[in-house]
Amino acid sequence: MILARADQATRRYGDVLALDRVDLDVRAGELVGLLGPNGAGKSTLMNLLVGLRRPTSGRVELFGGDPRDPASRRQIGVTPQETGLPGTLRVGEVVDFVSAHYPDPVPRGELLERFGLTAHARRQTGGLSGGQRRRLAVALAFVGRPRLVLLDEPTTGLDVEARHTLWDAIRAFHDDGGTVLLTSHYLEEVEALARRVVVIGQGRVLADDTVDAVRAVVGVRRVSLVADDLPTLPGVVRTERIDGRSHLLTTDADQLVRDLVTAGVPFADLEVRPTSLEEAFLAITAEHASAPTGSATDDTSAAPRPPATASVAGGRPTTPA
Ligand SMILES: Nc1ncnc2c1ncn2[C@@H]1O[C@H](COP(=O)(O)OP(=O)(O)OP(=O)(O)O)[C@@H](O)[C@H]1O
Repeated sequence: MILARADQATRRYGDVLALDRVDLDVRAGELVGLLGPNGAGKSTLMNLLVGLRRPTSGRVELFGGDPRDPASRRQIGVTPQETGLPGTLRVGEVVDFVSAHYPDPVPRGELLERFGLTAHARRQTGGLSGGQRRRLAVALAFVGRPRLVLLDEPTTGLDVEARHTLWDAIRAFHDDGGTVLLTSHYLEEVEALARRVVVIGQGRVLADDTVDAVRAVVGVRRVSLVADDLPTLPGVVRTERIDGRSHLLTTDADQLVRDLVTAGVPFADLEVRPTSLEEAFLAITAEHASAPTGSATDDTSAAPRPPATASVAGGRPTTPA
């Protein structure tokens, strides 16, 4: 059963194309990670699915109906990227206030326990640390025993221990049959929780696959070296020359170095380092990289699928530079 669906959903903010014909189905019982760099369109997609914004074109559905229908919304729990809590209310009071909106809320003690907040029940939210406030904001999404929870960067600002507490709570909800859609900048976070990851870049779905398959794409490395002349090398997804150094982006740095040696290329000052998610996305969206982020893709053009989508299925991008 599909709980949330985007069907060719496009959203513009003035000239900015935030989402570009996105298709997404979230089925009952799934835990889906939405991964992408800043400005990719993750929050916009979430906002469409929960009915806070409407698509410019295309459709979105929640439980098979309009996301703005209160009956549908009552069955979801949401933690937006930024939340405000009334600073003078105690943690327990905030939980009680939100609980009062639901027919069968999770008991206060149980909820606070699950999210590691028991010791803070009597503290005013204004006096909590940023991480404690964030945990409370996420906990509130679960109060009403939702069927579907949507969490926008739930662990931002949390230390390692708090992040693990939160991950455990999300896993427990999922183990009990709950459905989760969460956004993150970090593959490690998605990996810790989800089997399925949907990669968004420049408003498009670049990949919708298992974490392992996606890791092969975003696990791009930068091999940089000084060399006069480089032959065409297999597995290189992008090449740059800056200040006399060549930078090669590849998903298999070991193989690339072997190929350089086998080809007898005279090189010096070799460096291999991981790329940031942003760099990896630039590499896999090379076809679109000439367009300014989130703005210049022609809504009506019959643009080809980004290379990553096709190559993920094969486990490795094969797009030449
Ligand atoms: N209310 C708005 N008005 C104008 N532009 C907006 C608005 N909301 C989002 N955008 C733009 O739409 C694009 C997608 O933004 P969105 O917040 O959905 O990305 P995101 O993937 O959630 O980013 P982040 O990881 O930084 O939160 C960006 O270019 C952003 O500047």
